[in-house]
Amino acid sequence: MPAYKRILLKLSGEALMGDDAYGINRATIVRMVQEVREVTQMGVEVAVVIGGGNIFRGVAGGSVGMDRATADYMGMLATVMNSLALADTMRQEGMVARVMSAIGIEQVVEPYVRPKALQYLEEGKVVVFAAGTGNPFFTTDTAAALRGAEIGAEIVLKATKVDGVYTADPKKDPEAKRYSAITFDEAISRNLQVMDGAAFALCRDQKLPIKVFSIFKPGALKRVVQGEDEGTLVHV
Ligand SMILES: Nc1ncnc2c1ncn2[C@@H]1O[C@H](COP(=O)(O)OP(=O)(O)OP(=O)(O)O)[C@@H](O)[C@H]1O
Ligand SMILES: O=c1ccn([C@@H]2O[C@H](COP(=O)(O)O)[C@@H](O)[C@H]2O)c(=O)[nH]1
Repeated sequence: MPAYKRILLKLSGEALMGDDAYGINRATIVRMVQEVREVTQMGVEVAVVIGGGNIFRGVAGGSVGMDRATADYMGMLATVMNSLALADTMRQEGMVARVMSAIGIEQVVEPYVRPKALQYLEEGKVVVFAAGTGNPFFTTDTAAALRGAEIGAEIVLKATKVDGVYTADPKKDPEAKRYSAITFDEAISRNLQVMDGAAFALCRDQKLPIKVFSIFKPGALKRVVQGEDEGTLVHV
């Protein structure tokens, strides 16, 4: 029995590359999609935001010295590529998905129109929100918070490379301890970098909880959706 009717799932872009140096690893994207399919089969309405780190960090060297806003638009376009790959893999796995972009690119994907997104979700289609917020100086974490609030999701699920929120970055500090739950105020005041401050602040103000969990742990998404103890809950 799912604990939520509608979720906003933020998928790590960087995790998409699997063991490759950059890009999209086929086995990894298929496995991610199959996990999403499991929760849609439980009757949960799923909207997805995917990051762009697997592509954008690969070309970031070329963006050195570039105008920041231009580099950020490149990053947003990377998320469009990931969104297209994700939706197409969903199609191959027997799901129905629609990509909606925050920046105008109509020949490729339809634009983000909130009522249309709500309609797709009610029809049981997966909606993939591409191009982040459509604005430079933001991240896809903020896009996940924004779209999550707009569509009335009950929770934002951040599926990432670590299995929760730690006292410090666990990739840099082996002594870091994982929280099972933490308030938004504490996460912001401790400047915990697992998600950016703008995303935390938006979710706090909208009373939209976030669950951070590992994208690599098989079955973790399903357990989170069933309300089981998995990852870290960030709450008001
Ligand atoms: N206090 C912390 N607790 C947990 N992870 C942290 C913390 N501080 C920093 N991190 C780092 O944050 C990373 C997750 O955020 P990041 O935005 O880099 O990834 P992502 O959102 O999964 O990727 P992408 O931007 O490609 O979508 C983790 O891999 C971890 O190394
Ligand atoms: O609203 C947004 C979202 C993203 N960007 C740019 O894209 C890259 C990739 O997104 P990640 O969240 O880091 O995966 C990001 O670094 C920004 O450069 C953006 O400008 N606005």
